Amino acid sequence: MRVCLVCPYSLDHPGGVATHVLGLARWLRSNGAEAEVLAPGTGTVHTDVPLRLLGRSVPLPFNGSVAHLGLSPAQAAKAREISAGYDLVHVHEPLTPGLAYACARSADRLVVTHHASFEPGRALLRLLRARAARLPDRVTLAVSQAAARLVGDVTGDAPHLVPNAIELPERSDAPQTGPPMVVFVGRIREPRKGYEVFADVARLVPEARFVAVGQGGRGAGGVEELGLLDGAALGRVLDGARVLMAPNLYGESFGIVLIEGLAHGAAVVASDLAAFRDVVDDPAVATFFPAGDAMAAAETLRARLSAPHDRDKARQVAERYGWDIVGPQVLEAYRRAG
Ligand SMILES: Nc1nc2c(ncn2[C@@H]2O[C@H](COP(=O)(O)OP(=O)(O)O[C@H]3O[C@H](CO)[C@@H](O)[C@H](O)[C@@H]3O)[C@@H](O)[C@H]2O)c(=O)[nH]1
Repeated sequence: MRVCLVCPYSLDHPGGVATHVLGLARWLRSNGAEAEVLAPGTGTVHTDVPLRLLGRSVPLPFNGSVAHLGLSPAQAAKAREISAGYDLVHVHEPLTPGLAYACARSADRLVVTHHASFEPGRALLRLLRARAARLPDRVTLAVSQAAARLVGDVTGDAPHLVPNAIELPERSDAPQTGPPMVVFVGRIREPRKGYEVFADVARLVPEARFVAVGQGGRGAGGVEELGLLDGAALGRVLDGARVLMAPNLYGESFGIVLIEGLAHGAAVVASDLAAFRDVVDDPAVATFFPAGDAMAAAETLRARLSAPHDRDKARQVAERYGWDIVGPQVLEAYRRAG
């Protein structure tokens, strides 16, 4: 089966949807499908997955984040032409403007996955409903309850829940020495990622070492800002992490970074967002603090650092989100699509 996985966001910028799509492509290929990824991008991403890149993207601020989308009519036309050559088209975020919507509208055999979660105002809701009404028959997936709620508001449908997945890393048992390391992963400048809280906690908990990975360093005192790293380097940082901290403020539908931290054996200390609790609500490996409250975050972190930590347990929780568990659920959706 030839599958075209369409990602609306540029692969030049790391993000949760891109991580999921590239991982899915690799898993499908290792299970006999000819999967390729169609997305905006200029070739800066390092991957062995075959890519059909459609060039430059336009940054569009939305929901406290920035979506890098391919918006030109030429990109939409090219995307339609390329995606027509596959047996099945799987479009992620099919309602985003640009090439994803163009591919979804023209597909014969279509699966869509909704990732986003936000409260649309009346005007946006009307627009999304009109766009959804123009999509052809399809199998609809959502990565979480939070994402499914938005799909329900827009289309009235109850999508199948198929979570985000990650590629589970090799186990590392390198001893952790020195002060415990607390890691932030994400696009630092985006308000919803809550980096300010992380920087405040770094000042409040000087006994730990704070490391941030991601685009857009701020020069926050007390934090080692490593900038954008490739996947292997990010993995090495996470291997050394005692805690993955996710101080996000709102707008998250899942929280793939929580799973990535757990998969490397770290504990999670995160904002108390419904989407995060849905992903991991096991007090043995994750504790939550009220979003935006740096004092509470610092206290929660201290308690976590002084408690014993079972790295194997963290890995076990992450294994529920490995591709060997989630991939077959996607294949089942492909079967339902005819
Ligand atoms: N290699 C590398 N990866 C990075 C870097 N910075 C971020 N990433 C990767 O980019 C992804 C960031 O994902 P999220 O923090 O979850 O953010 P998002 O792009 O806003 O994702 C949205 O969709 C996700 C998937 O459904 C959701 O998990 C998330 O909550 C949100 O709604 C993760 O896989 C993370 O490892 C970096 O510097 N280097």
